Amino acid sequence: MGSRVKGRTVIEVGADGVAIITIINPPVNSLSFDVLRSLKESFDQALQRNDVKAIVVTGAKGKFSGGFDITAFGGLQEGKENSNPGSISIEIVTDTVEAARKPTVAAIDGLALGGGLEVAMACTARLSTPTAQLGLPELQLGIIPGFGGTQRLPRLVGLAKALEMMLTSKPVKGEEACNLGLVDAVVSSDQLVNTARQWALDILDHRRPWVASLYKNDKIEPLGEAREILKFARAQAQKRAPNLKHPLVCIDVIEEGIVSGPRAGLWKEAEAFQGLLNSDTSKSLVHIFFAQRGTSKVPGVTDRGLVPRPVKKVAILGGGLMGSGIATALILGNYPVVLKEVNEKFLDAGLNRVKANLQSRVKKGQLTKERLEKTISLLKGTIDYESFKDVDMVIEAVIEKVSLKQQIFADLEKYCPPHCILASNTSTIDLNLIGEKTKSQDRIIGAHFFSPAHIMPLLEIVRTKQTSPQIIVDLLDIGKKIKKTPVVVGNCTGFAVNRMFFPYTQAAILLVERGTDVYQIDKAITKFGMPMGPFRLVDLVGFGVGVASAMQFIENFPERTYKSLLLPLMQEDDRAGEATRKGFYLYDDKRKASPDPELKNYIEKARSISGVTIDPKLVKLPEKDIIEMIFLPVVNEACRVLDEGIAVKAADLDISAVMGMGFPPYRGGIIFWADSLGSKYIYSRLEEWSKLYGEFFKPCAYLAARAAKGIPLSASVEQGKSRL
Ligand SMILES: C[C@H](O)CC(=O)SCCNC(=O)CCNC(=O)[C@H](O)C(C)(C)COP(=O)(O)OP(=O)(O)OC[C@H]1O[C@@H](n2cnc3c(N)ncnc32)[C@H](O)[C@@H]1OP(=O)(O)O
Repeated sequence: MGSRVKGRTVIEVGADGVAIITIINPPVNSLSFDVLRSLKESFDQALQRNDVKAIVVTGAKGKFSGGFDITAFGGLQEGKENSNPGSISIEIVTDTVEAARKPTVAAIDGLALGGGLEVAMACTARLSTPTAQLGLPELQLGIIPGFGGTQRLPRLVGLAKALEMMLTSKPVKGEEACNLGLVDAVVSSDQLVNTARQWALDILDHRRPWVASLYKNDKIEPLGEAREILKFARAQAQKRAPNLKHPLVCIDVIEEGIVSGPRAGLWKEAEAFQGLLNSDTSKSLVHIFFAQRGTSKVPGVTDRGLVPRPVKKVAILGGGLMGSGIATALILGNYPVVLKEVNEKFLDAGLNRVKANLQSRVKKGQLTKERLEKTISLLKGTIDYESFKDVDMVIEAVIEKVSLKQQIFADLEKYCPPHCILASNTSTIDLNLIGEKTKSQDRIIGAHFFSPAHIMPLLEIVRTKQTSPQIIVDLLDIGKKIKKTPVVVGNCTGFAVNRMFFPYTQAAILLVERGTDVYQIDKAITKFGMPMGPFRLVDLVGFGVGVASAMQFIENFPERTYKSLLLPLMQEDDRAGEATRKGFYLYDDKRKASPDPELKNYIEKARSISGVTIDPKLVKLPEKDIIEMIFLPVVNEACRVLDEGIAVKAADLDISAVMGMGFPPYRGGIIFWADSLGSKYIYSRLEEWSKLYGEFFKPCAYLAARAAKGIPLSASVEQGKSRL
């Protein structure tokens, strides 16, 4: 085999006449074109050989298959790969695996996802281990199942469950798969292949049924009922993601199979799959898939062969909203935690917050009562430093006050062992300042969680010039274990996420002062795909936080901060957002937001203080322009963050925007989206607005240079001024 071959299958025939075909393509045995070709060859061989009576398909090293090789998507999109996944679905999965004249049993351990599960569903029977994960997560990548999954899954588990599995992309575990009829039995890992061998022979001897999933019809609902289910699913999909077409395409393809028969469904699936593969949505989501995995690859840190040190106990300072959320995340990740507060009253409140977080999980069915007890037993409370002598990591989560943090870090240096990671959850303060009164700069690091910390997926890891790579590797590992996506960034005011967030709100306020309607802005931004508009967000976060972070930016980046008194003016009247039930919106008892006609008084006042006038063009600003006037300043700031070396690569900012700001993943993240517009276009727009509305819009040098050369913003740069 040449060195460029990506994966293979091997076939081994036992004395019992069962051929074991094993998929080998580490790390997840993905189905590359080479694997698929080899699978066909192995099947052809097994079918031709007289000494083979039955076939078992399995995956090497405890993983059946993670599905079609996502790294091949790029080649397919660019037309570099000639093979057509649609024809593979028919030729290999349907006409070879499912049409085999010898019984075939899939022995599933670890995972059978996407194309992996689709191959398994084409087998005569399936066995899985209890912990195996089985699912069709293709929609997460902007495509639909393309190896027959849209046709076989409904026939195995029924339409309603199949739709749920495909539309949510959520896998099921072995036991549930068995209850649903997706697998025929659950077997322990060590018995799996042997049981599958016997199962295959039993089918051969008619002791067990021979089932072709594609033609199974006992689970699928009658046409009338099926149509109702499909109608409901369409409405749900449209409501959940109005900008996305592929969930609706998936439903159409499933319907085709039900109405016109599974073979027609397969052809429609193949055609739709091919079309979606080339969609912008799929390109964006595939980019996000790899970008997310790329965040834990940090040049100069994770390529040094450093091994994360075991962390057996973590201390958290501060049991407020952030501290209790962080404690929840850590105990859910099985880390013993000691939570410190200044007195018993605050401590009790903090511990109760953690309990409430866990109880809400139980209510939502995400945690069992037994697990709750076990999890809560990992948490201890304290009001002194006594129990800090054996902690491996401390996370400080007290209020944003420099002198207090400095004192805490000086204390931590005294009470914690010398190897202990000293982390701060600050969202804006310079870490060098925080650690100024210690000699432990090499183990000081930022662990910036986003509220609510036990739910939000992003962990911004902030390193200073002195932070040792070992400490970063340790925190990356902890981040992964508590199921966060860590992004490593450099030290500066606001780090990466808040640096990008800031111009977002600022641009919105600038527009409002010049005549654009608050609610039009929120509507346009929500339609673009953000979970809420900038004004609804300020209300949610609270004006106190908004004004405090604005102060940080005015202090540090005065030349490009748009100064408006709109928020302080509203605050004076006790309108400070949702918590006061009045902000840019009015809130009823159920937290439902409605527009407030009074708002215009505050806007008029702020406008006159700023000395600006209404611009008729901005009063009637089309949605496209609202979106660009709000997001292009964000792109501009993201470029500065890249230029300063605060972020190592553009893809890290894409992930930060998606997971920290709620930027729609199907647009690929902030820089990916910007590159779809082009650096020249962005530069020209910002330049135009900076002439009309001031320095706030002025394109930065990085953007200007890229526009001049006509190169994308994401292309790697010589990070001359890198701070990392
Ligand atoms: C025609 C078909 O219908 C179309 C399809 O099958 S599309 C593919 C459907 N399959 C999927 O969407 C599964 C995607 N993968 C995953 O969800 C997760 O990677 C997983 C659950 C398999 C494993 O998760 P985890 O153990 O946390 O490891 P994770 O870091 O994500 O992945 C390990 C490596 O495998 C790679 N990988 C995972 N799935 C892959 C796939 N299907 N193709 C190619 N590479 C894959 C990852 O990129 C990563 O590579 P890296 O080490 O170089 O960064």
